[in-house]
Amino acid sequence: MSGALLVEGLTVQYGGVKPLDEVSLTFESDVCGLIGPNGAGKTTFFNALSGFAAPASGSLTMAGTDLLAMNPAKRARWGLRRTFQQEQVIHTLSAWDNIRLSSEHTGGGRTAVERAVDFVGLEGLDRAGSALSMLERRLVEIAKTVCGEPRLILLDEPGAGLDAGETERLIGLIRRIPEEFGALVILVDHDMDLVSTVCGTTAVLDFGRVIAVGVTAEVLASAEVRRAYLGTVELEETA
Ligand SMILES: Nc1ncnc2c1ncn2[C@@H]1O[C@H](COP(=O)(O)OP(=O)(O)OP(=O)(O)O)[C@@H](O)[C@H]1O
Repeated sequence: MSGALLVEGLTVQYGGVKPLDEVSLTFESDVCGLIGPNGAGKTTFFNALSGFAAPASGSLTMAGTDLLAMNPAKRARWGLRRTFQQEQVIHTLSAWDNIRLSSEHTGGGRTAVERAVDFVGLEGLDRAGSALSMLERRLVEIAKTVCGEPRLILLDEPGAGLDAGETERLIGLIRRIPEEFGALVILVDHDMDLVSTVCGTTAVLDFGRVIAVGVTAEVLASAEVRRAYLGTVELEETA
């Protein structure tokens, strides 16, 4: 395994707004969840990890490596992978070329692409991105994250828009990533069923602060977390 991710005093500030305010937490291994109401700072956390946002203060280290000392391209070569809320599949390229193009930035060559494709079980790789179903496009995105030697994979709402059967398939894949590739996975999602099925550990952000972190079932049951979610459908449904 890649080792634990240590986040200490991480602050991101845009003028008077602090999307992340002194965030400290540790994600040890496997698949970890990061949840919180809209605007809590989850995407900003991913942006800080991947280098799209420069923290005003704090540190991010994984297995002794200082992530903030590397630019985004170097973090990708080191093993950081990410999906976005907004899908990144290029419609005019084939499924294969979408994955291969991404692997050019992360290394591993043809063998890495073949292994990734095999892992997600995608067929008809010569089809254009535009001809793929939503699930197939999601599989392309997952394949991109496991190419090369991933150490830290950030998945931003991978289950959005999928039906129950498709979500099942996605769950099966995400759970196997740590064992098959040795990477730590952090999952942001508003689907609490997905989070509680896949994530052993979950952290909760609210207004840029960590309000809970620990075993997922305990975190979701905590009064403070339920208060933060008051009025949102997702957590009420798990009650
Ligand atoms: N570049 C920016 N400039 C100013 N404010 C920003 C910027 N990026 C994010 N914010 C603000 O920071 C806060 C956190 O945003 P962020 O997108 O990280 O939340 P989130 O938890 O990912 O929300 P969602 O669940 O809706 O995706 C919000 O109030 C947002 O408006």
